[in-house]
This record gives sequence, structure tokens and C-alpha cells, in this order.
Amino acid sequence: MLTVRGISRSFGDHKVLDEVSFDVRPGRMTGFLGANGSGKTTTMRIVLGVLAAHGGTVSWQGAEVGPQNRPDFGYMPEERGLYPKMKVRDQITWLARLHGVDRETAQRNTDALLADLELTERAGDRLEELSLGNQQRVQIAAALVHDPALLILDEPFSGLDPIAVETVLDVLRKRAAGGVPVLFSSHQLAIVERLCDDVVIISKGRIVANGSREELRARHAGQRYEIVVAEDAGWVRDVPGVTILELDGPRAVFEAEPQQVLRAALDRAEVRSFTPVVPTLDEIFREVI
Ligand SMILES: Nc1ncnc2c1ncn2[C@@H]1O[C@H](COP(=O)(O)OP(=O)(O)OP(=O)(O)O)[C@@H](O)[C@H]1O
Repeated sequence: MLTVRGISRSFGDHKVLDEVSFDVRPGRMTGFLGANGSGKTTTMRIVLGVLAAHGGTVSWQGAEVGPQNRPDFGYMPEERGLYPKMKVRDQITWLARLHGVDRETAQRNTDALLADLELTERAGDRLEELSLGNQQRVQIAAALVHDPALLILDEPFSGLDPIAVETVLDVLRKRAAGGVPVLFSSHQLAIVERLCDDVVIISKGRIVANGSREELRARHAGQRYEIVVAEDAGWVRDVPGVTILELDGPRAVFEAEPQQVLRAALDRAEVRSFTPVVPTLDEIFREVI
């Protein structure tokens, strides 16, 4: 498990991270969300040791992270740093070798990743000959080729078309299923909602929400319900204590103490369904940042 505790960082007078704490658990996909400039990249760079913290600790499997851990980590930085003129397969294999992987394993891992990322046909092309989306897939291969024990990915889905997103998702899910903790930042909340086990939301350098997707939804659910009845649901607005959010023929969405509305409903109408409305990640995000 990766444990981040009380990390702070300033640039000049600007405090960019303020006591940031969260965990990235084994076998779980953790989405790291925040507006532009909220501190995601800075946090990731500190975890990777590329940047020093001004306070706090980062631990891996219970011990403070140091240079000895770095070869075990896989990092896809925001500023993509591969060689445009080098051929795709040569480049990925070479990166694996730099991480100390033997030649045979490096070639086997490269070929398996290129196949999983649907890049086999481009293996002999120079990186600069690929479309931006395909270059992005190569970046993902570069972060994964040495079979890292932890994955930190800065915006791995940016610039990918929906089919490429699915391909990359499958590759990352496979790693997580194998027990690797995966932390990735993204602005695409629909993807995070679908993919993540855990969510960490940062705003202006502070963690404002942190937990499993279900916990966050339950925590932010409030008293919002949807009722569907056989005929017009207009009477719901007359039940004391109800705030109507949507009213559309036989369907109403409202905030209220639910038992009272359900009792009133059973007196007046044939109830087809009565369900709590859980907020989307997008709604939670807007609420907390
Ligand atoms: N090397 C630096 N020198 C000065 N300020 C910096 C430096 N690196 C980051 N910052 C500032 O720290 C803040 C957080 O930046 P960071 O890149 O971590 O945000 P982010 O959440 O990754 O944003 P985005 O979603 O736009 O990538 C910003 O205000 C940024 O300008």
C-alpha cells in the first residue's frame, strides 16, 4: 500500500499542498481528481521523489519511500517524455532494460503490452509517425513495461478516443486485478466513475473528499428520493416538508424525510417505485471543490 501523510509543499509564498493525506490500496484503482492547478501533479511528483516535500511522509509497504523504491514504481508523467525518432518497440524494450529487466523479459513484456494496447502493427514505426492517441498508448506501455509494483499515471486518458479509452482501461484493470495499486489523475469524471474503486478529490492543495466510490456516494446522498406513481405525481408538492427538484407527470424527485412522503403516497396513489437518488461523481465533485 502507498501511504501519503501530511504532505505540504510551497513554491515561494504559494502553498500548493497543505497536509495532503490519502492511501492507494493494493488491487484498487484510485482516481485522483481536482480542478486545474489544485496540486495533483505536484503530489504525484512528490510520491515519485521527483520533487521534495516540505513536510509529511510518503511510505510504501510501511517504510518511507526512498531512491531504492523508484525502480519498482511505474510513472506516466504529465509532460510526456519519449524519443520521437526512436522506433516504438525498441524504445519500450530499452526502457525496460533501463529498469534492470533482462533482455528476454523486456522483449516479451514489450510485445505483450503492444498487443494489449493494440499497437503491434506500429511496433516498427518511429514514435513521431504515430497519431497523438497512439503516442499516448506508447506512453502507457512505457510506464508498465517493467511490471511495476505501483502505478502512478498523470492523465492517462487525455486525448484518447472512446475505443482507445476502453483498451487502456482493460490494461490498467488487469494490473489492478493482479494486486498493483493504481493512482491516476483525470478530468474525465465519467471514466473515473465507471473505473475507480477509490476516489481522492483535492481542491486548492487540500484533500476535500477521500474514500471508496460507494462511501462517497452514500456520504453525499442527502435526503434525495425519486417516486414514480401510476398517475400524476403533482400532489407530492403539497406534502409538508418536501422540496421538489423535478416533477414530470407520474415521476417526482424531491428532498424530504422519506417515510412521510411514502405514507402520503400510499394513501393517494399506486406507487410504482420509490428509490433514493445517489449523486453522480460529477455532482459530488461540484459540491466539494
Ligand atoms: N515548479 C513550479 N514552480 C512554481 N509553481 C508551481 C510549480 N509546479 C507547480 N506549481 C503551481 O502549483 C499549483 C499546482 O500545480 P499542479 O501542476 O500540481 O496542479 P494539477 O492539479 O496537476 O493541475 P492540472 O489539472 O492543470 O494538471 C499550480 O498553481 C502551479 O502553478
